[in-house]
Amino acid sequence: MKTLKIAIQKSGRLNDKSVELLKNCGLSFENYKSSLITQVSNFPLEILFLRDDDIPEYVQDGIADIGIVGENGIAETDVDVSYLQRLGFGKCKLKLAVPNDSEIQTVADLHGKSIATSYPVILEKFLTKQGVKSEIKMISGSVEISPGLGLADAIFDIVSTGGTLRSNGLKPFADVMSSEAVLIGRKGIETDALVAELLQRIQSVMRAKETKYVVLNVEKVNLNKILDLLPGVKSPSVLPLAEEGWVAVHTVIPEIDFWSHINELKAAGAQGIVVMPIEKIIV
Ligand SMILES: Nc1ncnc2c1ncn2[C@@H]1O[C@H](COP(=O)(O)OP(=O)(O)OP(=O)(O)O)[C@@H](O)[C@H]1O
Ligand SMILES: O=P(O)(O)OC[C@H]1O[C@H](OP(=O)(O)OP(=O)(O)O)[C@H](O)[C@@H]1O
Ligand SMILES: [Mg+2]
Repeated sequence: MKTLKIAIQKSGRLNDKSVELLKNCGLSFENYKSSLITQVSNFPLEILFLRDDDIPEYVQDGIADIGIVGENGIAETDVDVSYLQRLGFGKCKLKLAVPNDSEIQTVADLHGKSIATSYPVILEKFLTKQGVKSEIKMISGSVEISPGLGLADAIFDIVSTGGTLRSNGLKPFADVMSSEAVLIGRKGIETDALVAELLQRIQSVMRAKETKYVVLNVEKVNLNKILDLLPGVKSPSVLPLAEEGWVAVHTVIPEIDFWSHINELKAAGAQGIVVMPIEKIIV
C-alpha cells in the first residue's frame, strides 16, 4: 500500500502545533523528538522533521507529498505548490522596524539605507514595488539586535506580540505581509485519496476547535426566547427535565456566537449553562 509523506518543522514555532494537529487527527506516532523520520502506526503516513525553510522545496520536488509551513516561508522560496488548507496557528506579520529614535518614518525613507532580515526575497519584492532601493543584509536569526550593533539602519522580521521589538528598543512602521501556517501539497496531489482523507480529518478537528457543545436549562415558557438567541442553530435538541415545566436545550454553536449572547441568554432565563469541548465535527 502506498505511504504518504508529510514534512513538518523539527523544532521551532510551528512544531508543537503541527504535532498536536496530527495527533488530534487520530494519528499515532512516537520518537518524534529524537528521530528525523517517523512512521504513523495507524495510517499510511510517514512524518519527516525538517528545518522550516526546506519544507516548501521538499514538497515542490516531491520528496514530501505534503507539508506544514508558514505562508511567509512559501513566499520566501517562491515555489509552485498547492495550498490545501489554512491551519489557524503560527499567525504573525512581517514588519519593517527601526530604533525608537530613528529618523526613518516611512518606507520611502529607507532609500539608501541598510535593512537586516532573514526574508530577503519578500523584502526585495516589496521594496521594488515601492520604488525604493536599500541594501539588504541577510541574517539567519536574532535580526532584532542588528541595529543596536550598528549592522543595519532598519530590520524586516516576524512580529507577533511585538515583545521582541520592544525589548530591543525598536518600533514597527510598516506591515508587509500577514502569515499563518498552511498545509501545502505537491501540484496535483489534491486528488490523492489519502490526502483527501487526511484533509477531511484536519477540517473536522478545526471545525470542532471553533465550536462548543452547549447545554442549558430553561423554563418551557421561555424556550422560544432562548432558541431565538442561539444563532445558526437549525434544530437544537430539547429534552424534558425531571422538574415539571423545565427543559434542557442541547446545541452546537460557534464559541464566538455563544460569548456574544451569554448575557441575553441569562436574561432570557437560561440556567445551569454548561459548555463542553468537541473533539471532531464530521459533515
Ligand atoms: N512569534 C511568532 N508567532 C507566530 N508565528 C511565528 C512566530 N515566529 C515565527 N512564526 C511562524 O513560524 C515559522 C517558523 O518560525 P521559527 O522562528 O521557528 O523559524 P526558524 O527559526 O527559521 O526555524 P528552523 O530552525 O526550522 O529553520 C515562521 O516562518 C512563521 O511563519
Ligand atoms: O513579536 P513577538 O511575539 O516577540 O515574536 C517575534 C519573534 O518570534 C520569532 O522568533 P522566535 O522567538 O521563534 O525565535 P528565533 O529567532 O530563534 O526563530 C521571530 O523571529 C521574532 O524574533
Ligand atoms: Mg528557518
